[in-house]
Amino acid sequence: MKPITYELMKTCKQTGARLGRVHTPHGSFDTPTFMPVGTLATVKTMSPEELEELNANIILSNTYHLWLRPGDDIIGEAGGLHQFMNWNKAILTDSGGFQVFSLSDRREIKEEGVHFRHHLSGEKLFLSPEKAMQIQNVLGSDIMMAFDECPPYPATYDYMKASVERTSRWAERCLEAHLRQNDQGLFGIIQGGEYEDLRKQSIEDLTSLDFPGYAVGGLSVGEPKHIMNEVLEFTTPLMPSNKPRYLMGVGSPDSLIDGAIRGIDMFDCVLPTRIARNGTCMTSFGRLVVRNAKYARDFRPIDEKCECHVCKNYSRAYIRHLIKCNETFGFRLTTYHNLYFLLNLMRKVRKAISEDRLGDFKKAFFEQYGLNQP
Ligand SMILES: CNc1nc2c(CC[C@H]3O[C@@H](OC)[C@H](O)[C@@H]3OC)c3nc(N)[nH]c(=O)c3cc2[nH]1
Ligand SMILES: [Zn+2]
Repeated sequence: MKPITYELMKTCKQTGARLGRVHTPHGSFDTPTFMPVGTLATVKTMSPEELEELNANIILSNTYHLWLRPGDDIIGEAGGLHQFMNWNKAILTDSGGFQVFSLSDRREIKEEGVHFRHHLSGEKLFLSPEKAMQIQNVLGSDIMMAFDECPPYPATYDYMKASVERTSRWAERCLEAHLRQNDQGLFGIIQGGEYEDLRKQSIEDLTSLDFPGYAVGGLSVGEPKHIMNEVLEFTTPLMPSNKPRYLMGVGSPDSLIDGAIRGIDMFDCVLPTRIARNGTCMTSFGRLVVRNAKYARDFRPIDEKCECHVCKNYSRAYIRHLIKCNETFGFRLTTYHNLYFLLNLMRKVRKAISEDRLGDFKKAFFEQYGLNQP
């Protein structure tokens, strides 16, 4: 099966952004791109057909969650994750490194891996680089993530140094385990927090292993946005320019634009689908909490500048009514619109890069969205 390759098409003359294309065994996608998150083998409330309609070309799922429920063995018997969830385009799976540190408590990090308790049943579990690769291999995702530690924010320099060195040793074990199983794309995850020398060390360790792509990990973990931008400022230029760069867990419209400007190609975040389920929508003019009483008789679309199916056919008053009555269709409408909004934003970002005007696009978008110009 052909591995992951990256085509760098163009670099924006106004910023550090780049236009590219990633090729996977389940199709290609243009970058910069936003990847909808389908942690439990579904992008919540969306069907694969609707995701196709939205032009999503790659979605995410999660090793930790699928290993626990329904079990990678069941997905394996189904013929893998593409078959199981009836999605025939690209799938990226995270390794579980983040979930072990964010969901479970009473965890113990050892050189061989992490001992922890199931976040629901309390059952004692163990995840290691080899186990994370074995699960992802059974899932059959097109892009797999190395098993890493995503350290908490903030973390001391000494803690971060030891963590980066262990994550680098784990990455090597992932690669060895991976190469024994198949030739799918395995991305290394760069750690190091806000320490420039540790980010550099992580990049050197991981690029020496020659992964087909690299993620910037350890961000969007509670640090102020200016810290994330400063870290990207000195990290992305040190990353290979001929490989995809994936910023994990990001994010909001402004963070996507700021990340693209700093040379990031791939983004994922549960934000659009998560806030949709409590009735909050992203619009060209900022966030709109459609469940608010002031929309009870507002028959305009969520976003009058949006071309999506929801904004062409349904009003704020109707969607507010459904959300207030906890009607599933209401969550489907807000989710569909929010995913369209972010996927369409990345289309506009790619067009701005092709016309060397991403800096101007950012200025206009931030003003209209109501963001102060940093
Ligand atoms: C939200 N901020 C954030 N998420 C992060 C994730 C999880 C994304 C994964 O977790 C689920 O979303 C919470 C999704 O499943 C997603 O990908 C599949 C990370 N994963 C790893 N392995 N290493 C990191 O350094 C890391 C940093 C993050 N920062
Ligand atoms: Zn819309």
